Amino acid sequence: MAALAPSKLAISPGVKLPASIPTSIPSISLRGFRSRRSFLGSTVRLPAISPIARITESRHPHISAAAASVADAKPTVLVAEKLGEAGLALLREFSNVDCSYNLSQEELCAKISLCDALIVRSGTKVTREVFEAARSRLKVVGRAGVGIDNVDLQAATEHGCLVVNAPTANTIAAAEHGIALLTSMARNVAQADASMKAGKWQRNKYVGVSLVGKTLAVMGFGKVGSEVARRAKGLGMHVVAHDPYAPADRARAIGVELVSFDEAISNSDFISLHMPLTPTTSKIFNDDTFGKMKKGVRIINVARGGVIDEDALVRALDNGTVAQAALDVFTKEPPAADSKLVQHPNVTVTPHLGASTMEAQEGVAIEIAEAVVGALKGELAATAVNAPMVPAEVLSELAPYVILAEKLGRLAVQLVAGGSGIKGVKVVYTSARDPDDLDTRILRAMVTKGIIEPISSVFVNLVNADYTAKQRGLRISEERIFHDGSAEIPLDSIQLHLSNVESKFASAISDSGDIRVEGRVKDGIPHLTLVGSFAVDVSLEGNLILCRQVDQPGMIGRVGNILSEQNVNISFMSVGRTAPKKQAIMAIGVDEEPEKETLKKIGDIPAIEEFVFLKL
Ligand SMILES: NC(=O)c1ccc[n+]([C@@H]2O[C@H](COP(=O)([O-])OP(=O)(O)OC[C@H]3O[C@@H](n4cnc5c(N)ncnc54)[C@H](O)[C@@H]3O)[C@@H](O)[C@H]2O)c1
Ligand SMILES: O=C(O)[C@H](O)COP(=O)(O)O
Repeated sequence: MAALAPSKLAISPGVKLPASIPTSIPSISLRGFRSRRSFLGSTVRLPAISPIARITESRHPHISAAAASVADAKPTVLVAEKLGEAGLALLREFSNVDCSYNLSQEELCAKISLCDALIVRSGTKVTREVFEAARSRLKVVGRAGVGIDNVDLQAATEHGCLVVNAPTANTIAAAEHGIALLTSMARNVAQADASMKAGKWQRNKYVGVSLVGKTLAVMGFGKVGSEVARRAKGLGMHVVAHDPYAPADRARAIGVELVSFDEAISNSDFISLHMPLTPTTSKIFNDDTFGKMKKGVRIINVARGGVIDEDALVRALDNGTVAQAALDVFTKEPPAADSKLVQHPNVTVTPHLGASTMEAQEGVAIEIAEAVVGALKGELAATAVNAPMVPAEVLSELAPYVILAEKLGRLAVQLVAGGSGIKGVKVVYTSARDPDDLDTRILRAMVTKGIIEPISSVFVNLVNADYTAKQRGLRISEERIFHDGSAEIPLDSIQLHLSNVESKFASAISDSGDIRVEGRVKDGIPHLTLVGSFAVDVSLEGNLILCRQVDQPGMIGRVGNILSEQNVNISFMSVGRTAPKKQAIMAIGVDEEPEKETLKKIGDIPAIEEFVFLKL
């Protein structure tokens, strides 16, 4: 299975979704949405459902059958990797628990059709084959930890299987392991231990380096990164952090300066990695970026192996750019026994132990057991990874606006650059409806989902959206502007402003200094209608290339030719300009992702002053 984080799904039953996104996860009803007010004018009144959410039986008869069967026969939970006792005890109260560790893929497939739930850590691959072998009986997969790289989410969703994880209980353990690797690497603890056990006494060989007064760059200032920063400051280190999306005030509270990527890597003695593996962070540490580092830098990775180009790291270790590395995670786990990286004398390795403390595993076990039992009872956990985002009942007329809100969030966050962190997010709704008929909770949740999911290992659903935003320090404010139009149409436009940020695409910055994007729904399809101060009109589907150039003839043809050489299909194209022959923005929708070389060719067109590629 690819090491990249799987694409996250915004499953909105009833919404016309791209063919690749299945809608077969059962719809849910949410208690929070029983409101006296109509939802954006919709006359739907939702039934009161308790607890928080209940899986709709009619869409998934096997789920209702399972719920009914709870009364007469206990469900079976297969625990495929070691789980803390407290979690097992919780599971046993409600189900038959089969603890079978180290199953081969064949053995797992053979057992799975007898199980209602499966609990794993990162060592078990829950592939499409597993879901197929389950023959619709498997209702929930619980990942006892954060990363769900080992679960085929798409297949889970297609088979109507809910996936839940336990995203918080191992944070401290991972941070402590980062610090353990930092200190033991600096003092050659592992190497010296191996040497003594081999009968040697090499005091001169294992002289280390001190930490006090040294600069540590924390790359990714989320849950784990901020805890590492806090601890490193206690060791007397000067700590800086790079995270373009981190709230600036959280960094200030810990006394950590947020800096740009280049500044972080070029001035630091130690670099500790705490970002998720996403298409943007994949191999972000490569020959080029190692080349910018201070000679003799030391690197710690307890995040994901894939953020480092491992061959490039071996080269950097061999040529002395990197003095030492301490690694808990690898692109392929377990790595090959003869891996040059693992065998390198200046590398300290541990077998993905970040979450492996007694305390964290007890916490994770309880968190996942509660989520799995809840799911088997028909509840929706806040940690559900592929839960339906929007109840079908409230979608009706809102469907395209829900998609628009998420796409605008995804688009805006991909425009963020630099190191200052996001200070605030403002969503501006322009509508002819009375505010009482404009309940924007789902739209705000979708904006949150769009902003957070591409940059983190967190999955946002309707239950956890506001909480997740708050936890990450993302302040989302809303503003409504009355539009003198037909109240039949729920919204005229949605505008998104991200404040206090730099942008990869300077033209996306509005006069007020915010990243600004606006969208509208046209003929039921979400469109991007404004980028910064430039009016454009491009359907928000597939991928998008934004270019700024001096308005002149022939530009569309030149870019079109470059894309067609690589067989990249253009779905839409629109040019917005300030005035003829002045600055213009070209927005090009493309079905396929162009190769880096193709994008470079576009950037090399002399008239193009800046451009950015965005995945919607
Ligand atoms: N080794 C282990 O056992 C272990 C245990 C727990 C977590 N982890 C891993 O640690 C990592 C961090 O986990 P977390 O719980 O802190 O996640 P998190 O989502 O709380 O934090 C990740 C942070 O990275 C930031 N980020 C995203 N893209 C970035 C980029 N391009 N540059 C800089 N920062 C970027 C996000 O804004 C976010 O603040 C994840 O990869 C997770 O899978 C590993
Ligand atoms: O994603 C996680 O939670 C960590 O990487 C820990 O994985 P593990 O549960 O397999 O130790």
